[in-house]
Amino acid sequence: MTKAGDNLAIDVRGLTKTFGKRKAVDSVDIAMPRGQVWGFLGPNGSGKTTTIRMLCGLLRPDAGQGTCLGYDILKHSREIKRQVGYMTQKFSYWEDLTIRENLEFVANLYDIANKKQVVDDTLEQLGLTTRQKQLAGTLSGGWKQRLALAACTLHSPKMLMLDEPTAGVDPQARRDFWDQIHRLSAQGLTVLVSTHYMDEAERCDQIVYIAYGKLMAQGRVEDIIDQSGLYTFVAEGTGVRELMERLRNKTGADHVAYFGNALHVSGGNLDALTALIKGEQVVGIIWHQARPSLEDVFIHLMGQSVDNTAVA
Ligand SMILES: Nc1ncnc2c1ncn2[C@@H]1O[C@H](COP(=O)(O)OP(=O)(O)OP(=O)(O)O)[C@@H](O)[C@H]1O
Repeated sequence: MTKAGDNLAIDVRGLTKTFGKRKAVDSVDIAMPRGQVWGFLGPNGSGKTTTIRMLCGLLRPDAGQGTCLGYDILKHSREIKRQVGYMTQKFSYWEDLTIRENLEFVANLYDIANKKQVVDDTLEQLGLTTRQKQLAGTLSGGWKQRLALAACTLHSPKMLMLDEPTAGVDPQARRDFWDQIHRLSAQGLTVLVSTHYMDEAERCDQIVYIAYGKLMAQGRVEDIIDQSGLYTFVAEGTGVRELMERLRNKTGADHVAYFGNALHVSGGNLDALTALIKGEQVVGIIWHQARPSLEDVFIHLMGQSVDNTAVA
């Protein structure tokens, strides 16, 4: 018999963590189905790493409850650690060991049976076989991240939690990394990946967005945009740069930002925004209403939350 929630890889409610006086994570609920790839987004210092660490049993929440892979996050952290592959933000492998030696070291830590075969298979699966004798310290950022991904899949986890795995990595290497994520997902792994890149968010089945500890949105990218209550007008043509300065802080324009040669002017009040745009019908500039981008929506959500990261 299956229990309600069995299909959820993560099912937590009220997750809270305070450091000193600052609530790093404030009553966050997440219900993430198994087998999906979820993006975890939010401004710097918003509590993504802290949440991931609580979910995978490395940090005890001050409040809240729930399960990860069916295990209680408060009581069964050992089981969770065994079944989750966690890739930290900072490269944490041995630079003076080769790729293969690093993986063998990790295999020993997990006491993996049939170590040679598992390392061979992992090298092959992540396209590292030809580089297995290269010292980790001599790898480019993209290859280092691939090694880190290999290391966190070695013990055959059911779920991966990847903390900003592609930060500072070039676009081709990012694309290759995401191909690997989707390949692993196709094999049945559930993946939660934190990122600041909008294109990566759009590669996910669903996303969670937190700002300064608070959950602001959860769902499919399209639905989050639809439910944002945000309206966007785009201005193109000569003179848009002057427009930007003029529209900043005007009633109706909550956010003004460049995307390529176009200016996106967004706001939550359609009447006020339309009135503002009507007053800016100048020669050389063409206006049209557009669907807000995910970035427009995130900036909007961020503006609705209180930045608690300043040092008191
Ligand atoms: N061990 C700790 N002790 C004290 N404060 C901490 C600790 N870990 C995190 N914080 C604080 O908690 C808040 C959330 O940090 P966290 O690293 O979880 O955010 P994040 O969303 O992962 O940020 P980034 O995108 O910059 O990696 C920050 O204000 C951070 O300074």
